[in-house]
Amino acid sequence: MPNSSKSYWPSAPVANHTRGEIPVPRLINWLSVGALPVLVFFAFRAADRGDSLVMATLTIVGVLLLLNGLVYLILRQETLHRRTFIIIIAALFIYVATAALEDGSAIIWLFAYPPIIFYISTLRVGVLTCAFGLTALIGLFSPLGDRLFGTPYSDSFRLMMINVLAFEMISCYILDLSRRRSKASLLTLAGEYEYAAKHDTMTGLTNRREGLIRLEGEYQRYLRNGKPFSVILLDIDLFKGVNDNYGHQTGDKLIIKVADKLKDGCRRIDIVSRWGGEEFLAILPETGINEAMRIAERIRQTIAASPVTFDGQVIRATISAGVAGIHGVEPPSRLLQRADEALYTAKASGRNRVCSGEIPSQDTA
Ligand SMILES: Nc1nc2c(ncn2[C@@H]2O[C@H](COP(=O)(O)OP(=O)(O)OP(=O)(O)O)[C@@H](O)[C@H]2O)c(=O)[nH]1
Repeated sequence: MPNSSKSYWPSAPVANHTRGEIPVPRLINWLSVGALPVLVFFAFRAADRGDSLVMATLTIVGVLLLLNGLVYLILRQETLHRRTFIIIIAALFIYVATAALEDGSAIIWLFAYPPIIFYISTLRVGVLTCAFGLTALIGLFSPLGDRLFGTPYSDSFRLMMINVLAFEMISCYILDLSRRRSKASLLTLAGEYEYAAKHDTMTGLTNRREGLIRLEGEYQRYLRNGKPFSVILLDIDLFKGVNDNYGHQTGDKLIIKVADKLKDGCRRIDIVSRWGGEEFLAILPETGINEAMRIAERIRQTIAASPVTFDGQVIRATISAGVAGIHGVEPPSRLLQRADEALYTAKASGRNRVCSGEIPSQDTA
């Protein structure tokens, strides 16, 4: 099946995190473990005062945080882990504020919420939950809140709390936005460098280095699953003449055209690399020699049958190809050598032809 995609410059792959960044699940677990002694301490104090409701609530929160961490360690469900943590701490903070724990002083723990939520969640969730939290706090400090919860907060404390918390939320938002943007540009840059290191700038095909790595990968897969693969080594005929007669730029354009046709003639799973100047290597996974010969012949015919026109000059390019299929435990270098010998035979016997580096009856595909 020919590859329908014409663009060989896909956007660079982007990873999810940068090195050194604390992964969210780990941070959640650290925070949970860190919260445990605090919860235990205040639960003991509540028990001392004979406040069994506060003691029980703080104990339950501690147990839930512990369970959430354990469930994550077993299931590895990051979203569940994160959402459950957010729900637990949101519920805890609501309780701390409305029950006015520790004579109301425990409400300052609310300042821990914005940096945590912005780090472990998306920016949107951070903004929404902070906006909701601030609104809820204003509601708690309103006359209606007073009637419902009867908290002991003084007016000046309420004013200070709302202003400072809003200031902290906005600061966290700005800092997190900046962190996310610089992280995104770093990841994009890293992706672009990675892409450039693996691809040929002119044709967009994988370069020789990456082709060799992919060949080794295919070889390892073959050793595991026993499904043979083949390679086609392909070279534009008399290319020096194109450079000499039409100029280097036209030669470059011809290389790009041939690369396009080669890519189009291969399947999506095939790996097509620019092997050298006007030489290409196609790795055909799960393909025996006979099928590889058919593919190479089809590509040869397509290129021979479609002359290319550059600046009004018609160039009839042809290619020669050597094909080889993997055998036994021979190393990939030997496979390449056989394909190279077959290419040499194709050149020596007149060019514009495909030669096999082995006996067609050995096809196993
Ligand atoms: N335009 C252009 N030419 C290149 C590039 N890389 C290599 N070449 C030229 O490609 C030519 C290859 O010529 P040869 O190896 O002699 O082979 P050929 O003329 O194709 O002859 P056969 O392979 O025997 O059919 C050389 O003149 C190189 O300078 C490139 O990226 N662009």
